[in-house]
Amino acid sequence: MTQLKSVETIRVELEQIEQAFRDLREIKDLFAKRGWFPATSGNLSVRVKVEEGQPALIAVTASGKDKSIHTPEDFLLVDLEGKPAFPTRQRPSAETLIHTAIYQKINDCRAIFHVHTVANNLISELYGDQGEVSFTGHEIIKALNFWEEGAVIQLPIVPNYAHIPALAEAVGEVLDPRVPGVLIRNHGIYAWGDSIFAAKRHLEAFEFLFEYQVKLQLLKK
Ligand SMILES: CSC[C@@H](O)[C@@H](O)C(=O)COP(=O)(O)O
Ligand SMILES: [Zn+2]
Repeated sequence: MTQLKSVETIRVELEQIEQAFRDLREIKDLFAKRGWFPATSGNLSVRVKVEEGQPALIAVTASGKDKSIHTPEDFLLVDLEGKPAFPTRQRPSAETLIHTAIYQKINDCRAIFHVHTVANNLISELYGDQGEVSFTGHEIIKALNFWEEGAVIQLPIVPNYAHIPALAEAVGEVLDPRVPGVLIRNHGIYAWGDSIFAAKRHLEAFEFLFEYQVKLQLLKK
């Protein structure tokens, strides 16, 4: 028999959902101002805090929206399978399955951010045949939790399969719990963390490394 939720449980859940939507809105605004959502690209998600024993809830951006403007229908809730958690006419991001693949495999994942930038696309193309790109000798890799002298971070790159379930599976297969990101070739990056703060820091560190690497290669020519 379905257990009815108490009014208090529902009130707490609603507060957490509102918080997740506020957090997403703030990040969306910030990244949009940086030009990180060109042509409606990109998507964001946050795992809503729910009471123990309650089903997982993911707050995710709606599909196909101009992420530089705000509307009352920018975010919705999905379950861990990527299906809307409540009846709605909103459509979750077309790439929701990539988010849920990451939440399912990375236990403490709390937020996932996906952006298309020229730098991340160039790096994914330059190193795509190798299936990964490595960075070492950069102070900023500490922001990715690599602290040891001479540490090397290897960021996986997967082909940009048009079939999203296949793409989500490919992303799921290369996930490394120590590396909070995956590049999709000529598409963009998914970066995540165990908090919104960490996911943002990771994404910014990756984008810094991509820009550095692209510019270095140009300067060497
Ligand atoms: C408009 S190009 C980008 C899309 O194809 C997709 O890759 C993307 O990042 C945004 O899709 P969305 O469904 O809005 O989340
Ligand atoms: Zn995309």
